[in-house]
Amino acid sequence: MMNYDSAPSGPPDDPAVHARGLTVVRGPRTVLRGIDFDVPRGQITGLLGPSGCGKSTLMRATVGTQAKVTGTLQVLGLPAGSPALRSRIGYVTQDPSVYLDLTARQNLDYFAAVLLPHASRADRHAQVTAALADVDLEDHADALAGNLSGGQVSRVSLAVALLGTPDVLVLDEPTVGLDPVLRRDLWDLFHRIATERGAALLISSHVMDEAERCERLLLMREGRIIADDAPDALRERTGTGTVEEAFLKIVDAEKAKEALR
Ligand SMILES: Nc1ncnc2c1ncn2[C@@H]1O[C@H](COP(=O)(O)OP(=O)(O)OP(=O)(O)O)[C@@H](O)[C@H]1O
Repeated sequence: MMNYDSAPSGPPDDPAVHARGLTVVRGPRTVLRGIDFDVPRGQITGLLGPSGCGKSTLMRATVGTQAKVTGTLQVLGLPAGSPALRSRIGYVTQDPSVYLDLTARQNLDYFAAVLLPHASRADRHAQVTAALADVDLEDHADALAGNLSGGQVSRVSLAVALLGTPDVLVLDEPTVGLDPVLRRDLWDLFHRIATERGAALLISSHVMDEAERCERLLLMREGRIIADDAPDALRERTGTGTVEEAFLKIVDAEKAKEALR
């Protein structure tokens, strides 16, 4: 997990993430194949696509934890992985990184001390309390993480990423295993973070109804971006009623094109 401090980088109108010709090789496979995309500030960009298409790899490259990355990849005006970005990005992986032998609050206290070393004790305490409230975990703040449910542990991990108000939040399937009410509340939180704090959110999901909640969607297939548009525009230009139908139609069109080659 990585978090924020202060001081914006790059002109405010520039996208938070800017990729051109982004290519990633993992083992013997070229997992991302020269892709172009931008992630605007103040919006939620959804990253959708079948299992294994490269969503997590794209996210890892964005936060600077992926090897063998070529092409252009800038985050807040700096090359991805720059040390100056570590404190500006909140990243939640699919495997929650929390200490199971600490309580939820102790986990947050620990990460606040590591991530916000210059904040006062009172400020860190306030940030921890706010992050616990953001993810609706106040009632479980003093429970050992090892005794929490899977969804609750995921929320501790998300709360860590929220400490300090990051400029860029990269969330890899943050709502897996959560009930519909919690999912709705978290999406409301994501929208508040985007609109009130001006942060850029890049969120991957398998759940197509969540795609409707994003301002923009990147649809991926086999290491390529096959569509980059707003949900309305996607539905309109494919003549479909849902993003899921639009996605399937675009995939079928891609397959038909491949068959002709
Ligand atoms: N360490 C690795 N070595 C070689 N190939 C890998 C490695 N990790 C992942 N891959 C391959 O890279 C491709 C993309 O994986 P990635 O995890 O980015 O997909 P994903 O879209 O996030 O999938 P999911 O939705 O299932 O999480 C997959 O084909 C996967 O098998």
